[in-house]
Amino acid sequence: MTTILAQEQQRLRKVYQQLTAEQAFYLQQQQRNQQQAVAMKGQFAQDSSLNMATVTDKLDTFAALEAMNREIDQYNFSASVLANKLRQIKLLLPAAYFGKVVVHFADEPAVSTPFYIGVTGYQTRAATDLVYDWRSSIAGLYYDQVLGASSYQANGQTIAATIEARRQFKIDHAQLLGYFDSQIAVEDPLLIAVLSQEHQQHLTAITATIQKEQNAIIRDEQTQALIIRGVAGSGKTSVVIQRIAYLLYRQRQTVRASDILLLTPNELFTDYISQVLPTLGEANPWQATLQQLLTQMQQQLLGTAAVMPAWSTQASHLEQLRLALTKLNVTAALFKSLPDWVTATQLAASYARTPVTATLAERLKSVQLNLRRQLEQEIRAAATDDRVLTALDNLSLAQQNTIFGQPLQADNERQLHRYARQLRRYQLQERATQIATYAWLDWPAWLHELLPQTAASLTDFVFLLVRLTKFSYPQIKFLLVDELQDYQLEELQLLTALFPQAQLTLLGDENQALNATTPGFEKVADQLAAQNKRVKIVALNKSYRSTQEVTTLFREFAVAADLQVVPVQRHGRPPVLHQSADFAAMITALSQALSTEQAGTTAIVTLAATQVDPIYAALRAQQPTLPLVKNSATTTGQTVILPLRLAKGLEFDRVLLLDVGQNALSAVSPTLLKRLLYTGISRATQTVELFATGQVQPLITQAFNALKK
Ligand SMILES: Nc1ncnc2c1ncn2[C@@H]1O[C@H](COP(=O)(O)OP(=O)(O)OP(=O)(O)O)[C@@H](O)[C@H]1O
Repeated sequence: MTTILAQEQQRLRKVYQQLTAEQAFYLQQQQRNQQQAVAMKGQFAQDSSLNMATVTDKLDTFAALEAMNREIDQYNFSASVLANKLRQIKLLLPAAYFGKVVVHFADEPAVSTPFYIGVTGYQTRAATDLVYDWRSSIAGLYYDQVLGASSYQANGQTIAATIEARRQFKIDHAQLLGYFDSQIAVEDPLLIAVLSQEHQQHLTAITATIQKEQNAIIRDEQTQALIIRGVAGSGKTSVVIQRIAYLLYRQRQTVRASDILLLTPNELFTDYISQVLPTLGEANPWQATLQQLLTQMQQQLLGTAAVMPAWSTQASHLEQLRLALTKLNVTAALFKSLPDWVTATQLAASYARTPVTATLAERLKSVQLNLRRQLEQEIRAAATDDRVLTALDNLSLAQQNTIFGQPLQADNERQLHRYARQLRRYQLQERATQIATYAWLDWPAWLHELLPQTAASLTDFVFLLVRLTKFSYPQIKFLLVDELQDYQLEELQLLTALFPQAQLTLLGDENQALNATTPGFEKVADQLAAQNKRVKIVALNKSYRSTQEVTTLFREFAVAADLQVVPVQRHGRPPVLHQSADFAAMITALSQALSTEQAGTTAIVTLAATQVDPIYAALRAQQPTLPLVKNSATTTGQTVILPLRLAKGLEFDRVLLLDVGQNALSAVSPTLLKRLLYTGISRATQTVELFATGQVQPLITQAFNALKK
């Protein structure tokens, strides 16, 4: 055993022992705290015969209650402190730290201080910092991956420091499995070791091996709109999740997980990434796809009962809408009568009485307020309305309980009036909902008027809703969008209107745009700059996911010429191209390929969504016992079949991609074809096989030929 290894092993064992000792101590404390809380509750129950006989008794009783409340607060506080300590220990026991930087500071050049970095920080009862959190200021030095003069930011100040050494560790509980010293910036042996491992079914945290350029993104708290252009497998998704953990830690006084929204491409993806933050000791943020977000917003504003037309999936028309809104003549046709109450003509008249100088949203708000006022008047009038009073008389006991929460007890007229108003409010609650959910506006008529002869999309409609109601989510402080290349400029415009206070992190890869009309990130940046946001575009070129062979193949299909794709050194098996005469022969080839065993996860990815069912059925017919699942997340021992749209953002050890025949792709433009192939092939970590019926697309043959050179 080398001396360093022995020394580091000894230190690790000591840290491990300290952690287990602290765990035992805090568990005991927790138990005692719980026992005391139970005892106090008992005491509280005994004292519940509170003495309120005289003024002095009352004061004594209130003082006792106050003291008890303080004690409860104290117990709750201790419980949460203890739970937090135990949570930190639990996170650290499997690997107390993964890195170390040895630093000397300018004011004490002769003193070298080692800082051990872990997935969370830990301070012992004796106030020793056993491990520093990877998100702490000092840990920034570790991720900078440079030796020599450096600096870091703490409490708004820049602190100069010289890094003498940087060490990475592989740890299993008390056992040090190995260490690496990085002498030069580019080499990261731990990263290479991590990348060679078999991949998990779910995305895993990259805390121990975050690279310098990834670290800069994770730690950027200044930029209002950060756009990351990263090639396939460059860690965009990993970075976005580490960034959330970072923000939750750095801004923990003001930002909670629910203040952050992560927009994901689909629900499989949401599930795929859902484990990472909990393993980092943080809660998942609000996660949704764009469609989920827009639908939820529509339901929040209009209720679930609103009947809407089928939305078009074609492009949106926000510019057209914006223009049409400036010229709109608001007539009775845009209002909807509320039966037995108010007609569309009355609503239009109410609108016409609002100040013409006000905005459309303000004028509609005014109509809404008027309706509320009318409702309140009707409720107030109920107190003296004979019909209501008679109805009150006729209520059964069950009805009384439902409406008032208890049987009716009216000893005097005032109480009777109150009950009458309560009854009327109950009777009119449907009307109150109608007012609040804009049931008095005829939404299809609005769309028809503003977008004549045009099929509106959900984005169009939500845009209209936002314009007319001024609805937004001001509480969201960070909006992070993965797979940016699949958003239209108009959708991003809508998002910035919906989340006016949010700092933006937008990540994507133009090479993977699956929509024919993708704006390009420069245009996105221009649009954001036009909204007075400070924008920064950062490129990530290194691709960590796939073997060099796979990376070299998908790189052939890159369309963003200025974005280099740099494979991170690792070799694997060369990609395979299967050409079959017809569909049946292709299925046989696929079936044969599946019968060769390979470790890890396997996915059959179809370029077209419509191919999933026929291929699934044909494969089932050939291999009835094959553990094959459709459109689902992978589980080991099973092969999953899913369309490329669902496979976006995911990764599998082995990818079988089809159908890449000329016939199957005849309707696809050359650019889109390249993007489909780039995206599909880059889902593979280890091996990729392409299958074609009939002639193979020439582009593909050329790419395979280029590989041989
Ligand atoms: N610094 C790193 N250390 C270890 N693994 C990494 C690192 N960066 C990325 N990876 C791994 O590379 C793979 C790809 O990462 P990720 O899915 O985040 O990339 P991506 O840019 O979002 O990919 P895509 O756009 O192709 O979906 C993952 O397995 C991830 O764990």
